[in-house]
Amino acid sequence: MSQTVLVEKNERGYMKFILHRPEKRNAVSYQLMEEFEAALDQAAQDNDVKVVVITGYGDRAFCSGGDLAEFHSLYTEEESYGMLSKMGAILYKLAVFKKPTIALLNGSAVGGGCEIASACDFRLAKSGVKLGFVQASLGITTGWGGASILLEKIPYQSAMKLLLNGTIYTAEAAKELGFIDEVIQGDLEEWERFVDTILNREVGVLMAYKNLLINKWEETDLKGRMEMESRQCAKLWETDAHHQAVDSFLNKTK
Ligand SMILES: CCC(=O)SCCNC(=O)CCNC(=O)[C@H](O)C(C)(C)COP(=O)(O)OP(=O)(O)OC[C@H]1O[C@@H](n2cnc3c(N)ncnc32)[C@H](O)[C@@H]1OP(=O)(O)O
Repeated sequence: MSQTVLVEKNERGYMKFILHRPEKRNAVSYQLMEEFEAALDQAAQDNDVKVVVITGYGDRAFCSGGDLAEFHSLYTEEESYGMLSKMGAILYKLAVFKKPTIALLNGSAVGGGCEIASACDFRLAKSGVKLGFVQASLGITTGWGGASILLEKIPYQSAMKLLLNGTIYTAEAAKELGFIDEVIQGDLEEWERFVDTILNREVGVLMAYKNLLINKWEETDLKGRMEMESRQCAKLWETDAHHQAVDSFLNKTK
C-alpha cells in the first residue's frame, strides 16, 4: 500500500507534509488519518523543525475532504461519529500544535480539506485555486471541528458566510473574507518568502507565542466544542438528504 502522507524535512527549518492520494484528489482515508497523526508526532519531536507546512500532491488538489467512497459505508449516527471524532481529534492536535503551521493550497480544497486548512495558523493559496466548505450542500455540517476552529480565526460574518453558503470560492474571494492570508501568483515555491522571517526566529519564541493561543483554546474548551460539532454532524450524516447527495457525487457521469 503506498504512502498517503509524504514527509519532507527542509534544512531551512520546516517540515512539509504532502497529502498523497492524487487519484482521489488527496481525500482523507483512515490510512491517511493514521499517517497524518504520525507525521505530526514526528514534527513535534524534531527540535530542528520550526514550522510545519501541509500541502497536496500534484497541482489539482490540496484535499477533497473525506473519502466519500470509503466513508459511504458509514450509515448511522454512531458509525459516522467514530470517523468524525477520530479526524476531529487529529485536527485538534494540529490546531494546538506547539509550532506554527501553514496550509499551502496548491489546488482545490473542498469540505474537510478546508477544515484541515482552518486548523493551520496560516493559509496560503495559489492564485485561481477553488475552495469551499461544501458540507452544507451535502446535507451535513463540518464534522471534524473545522467550524469551531474557523470561528476562532476569522470574523464571525465571514465564517458564517463560508459555512452557510456551502459554495465554492476562488482563493482571491476567500482572501477578501480573511480565510486566505496570501494568494501566490506565479510559481508556488514563492510561498517560502512568507516564512523567511519566521524561520529566522528562535524556536522558543515561536513556541511561546503559539502557547498563548493554546492556553486560550484550552480555557475556552475548543476541544469540547469540536467534539460537539462532530456529534451534530453525525446526526445529519444519517439523513436521506446526505446519503442522496453522496450517491449523486459518486454516480455522476463524466
Ligand atoms: C468528511 C466530510 C467531507 O469532507 S464532505 C466533503 C466531501 N468532498 C467533496 O464533496 C468533494 C468532492 N470532490 C470534488 O468536488 C472534486 O473532485 C474536486 C476536489 C473539486 C476536484 O475536481 P476534479 O479535479 O475535476 O476531479 P474529479 O471530480 O474528476 O475527481 C477525480 C477522481 O477523484 C475522486 N474524488 C474526488 N474527490 C473525492 C472524495 N472526496 N472522495 C472520494 N473520491 C473523490 C472522483 O470520484 C474521481 O474518481 P474517478 O476518477 O471518477 O474514479
